[in-house]
Amino acid sequence: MSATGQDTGRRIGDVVLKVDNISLSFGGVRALTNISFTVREHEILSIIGPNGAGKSSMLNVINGFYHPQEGVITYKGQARSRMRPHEAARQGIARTFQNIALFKGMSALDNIMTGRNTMMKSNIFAQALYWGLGQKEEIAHREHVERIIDFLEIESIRKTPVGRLPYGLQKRVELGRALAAQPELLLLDEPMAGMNVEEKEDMCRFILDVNDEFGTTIVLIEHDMGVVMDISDRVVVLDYGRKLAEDVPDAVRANQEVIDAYLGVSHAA
Ligand SMILES: Nc1ncnc2c1ncn2[C@@H]1O[C@H](COP(=O)(O)OP(=O)(O)OP(=O)(O)O)[C@@H](O)[C@H]1O
Repeated sequence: MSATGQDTGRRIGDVVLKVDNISLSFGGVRALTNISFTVREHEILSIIGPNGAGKSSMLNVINGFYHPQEGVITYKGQARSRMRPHEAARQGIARTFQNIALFKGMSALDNIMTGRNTMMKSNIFAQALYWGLGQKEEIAHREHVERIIDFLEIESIRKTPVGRLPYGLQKRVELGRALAAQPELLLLDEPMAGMNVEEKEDMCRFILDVNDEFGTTIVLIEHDMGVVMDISDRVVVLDYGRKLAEDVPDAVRANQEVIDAYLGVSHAA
């Protein structure tokens, strides 16, 4: 059984996220200029581009960390130009970060448990008043977290403080924390950065399994072109805050503008 208790299979569906004419500036720095693209349900879409192209800024706009000066994000039919990260989380959007953002002194299990926070109905006062209710909820959350730990094959390190884990496993725990929120849209910011080949292969497998088994739509930023071309349904290319291309991997690989700006050498062969 999957961590969400269901097996949705892998069918690309309707447009679930529409990025429409987004422009974002920081003072005089234009991070994004008129960016538009769509993401379909169950799709794996990669955002690539040189350093400073605007990739992380794009994820931060999607999940409400940054508020663009122009443009609209439409998620599951709801249009918005401003949304706070906790609202995005409640709507089913979760993300991981370029630099691991875990509580280093806490165990892997407790870190993953923090991913359930937005789903906890009873607050601390309700828990004090209705002890039984809070306890029941806590048990259900723990069961879910245990299923994620199983799924990510990290049983042996569940009690280990995250700061003591090797980098690749910390990244896996961070994925676990994002999955704990049962996201429908998962944003991954360089999930394989700094990993060795074996760790990358493991992470690729987990990303594909999450997408396949839970039907989670995934938008990821990645610099490893082998990985991007292998696992993506489509690729968006950014350069200096502008969109250069949005296409299937083979077409992106053969796109001369993309080759000139980013890939450097043709991967079309
Ligand atoms: N909070 C911020 N304040 C000021 N400028 C910012 C901020 N965040 C991003 N920028 C600027 O916006 C531009 C795009 O940055 P962004 O981090 O989105 O690029 P990126 O493609 O993710 O780069 P990298 O691959 O190096 O992570 C850069 O010029 C960056 O310096």
